[in-house]
Amino acid sequence: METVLAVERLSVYRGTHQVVHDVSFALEAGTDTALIGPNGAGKSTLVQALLGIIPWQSGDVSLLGRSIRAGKIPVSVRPQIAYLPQSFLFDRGIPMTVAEFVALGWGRPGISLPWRSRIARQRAVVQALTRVNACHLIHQSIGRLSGGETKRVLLAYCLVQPRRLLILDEAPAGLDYQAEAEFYHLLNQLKLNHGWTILQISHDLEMVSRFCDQVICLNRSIVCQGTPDVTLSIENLIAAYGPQFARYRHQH
Ligand SMILES: Nc1ncnc2c1ncn2[C@@H]1O[C@H](COP(=O)(O)OP(=O)(O)OP(=O)(O)O)[C@@H](O)[C@H]1O
Repeated sequence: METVLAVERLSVYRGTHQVVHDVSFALEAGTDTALIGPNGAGKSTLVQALLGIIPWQSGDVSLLGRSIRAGKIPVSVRPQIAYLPQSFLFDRGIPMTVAEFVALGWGRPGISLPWRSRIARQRAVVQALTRVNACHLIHQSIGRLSGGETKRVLLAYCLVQPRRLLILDEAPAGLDYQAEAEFYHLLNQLKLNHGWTILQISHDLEMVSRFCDQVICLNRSIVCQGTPDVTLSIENLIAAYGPQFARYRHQH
């Protein structure tokens, strides 16, 4: 099986504070891995380092077979990765429609005739919006979307062209119940039918146990990693979240 992402002994600082310590793991092609752990555990910091958004201080990362330097994702690798951030802040006065925004995620390598590109791009935008049930928003200004609608449009931006790796930071937050269920089914389809590799930060342990193949439990360092049935044992969760987890679990 092909390794899409390999991380070796990675450490990341926020200012002078070491937030991620000595983390190693690998993602195989066509698998869905959850990154779980308590608030402030370093999950967002870890994925942002892997995406080149913030630098790391030590360790080795290889992405799609290419060795990556801290803060630098090669141009050839970048379009093959999509990232759905936890929050997306932008100027709501920006005059851009949903169709124009989603089209920003579309790019074909090589040279093609401009009108052919335009038709292919329009088709890809409509398909991506249809997949996330947001086609009715196609002509709407992005500044007028609700939180849940913004999430769907961002997901369409990620889906508008084939990717190898999809990284999601608490993606379903803000989606209604139905949209969340559809969202997980869509991820499953991308994995099973199109071979996408998924790394998702999640606090929804039930969804993780239903849909993910692997779980990495982080609390600055890796507390445990493996299949959901092993990783999500009560002993491991108490080790990651603290003894209050057992009380919480008991009450719900
Ligand atoms: N931009 C920043 N500057 C300085 N420190 C930061 C910054 N972002 C996060 N931190 C700190 O880094 C640590 C890890 O934060 P991070 O957001 O990576 O955790 P997380 O596991 O994703 O948390 P959550 O589940 O709450 O989203 C926290 O102590 C946080 O205060």
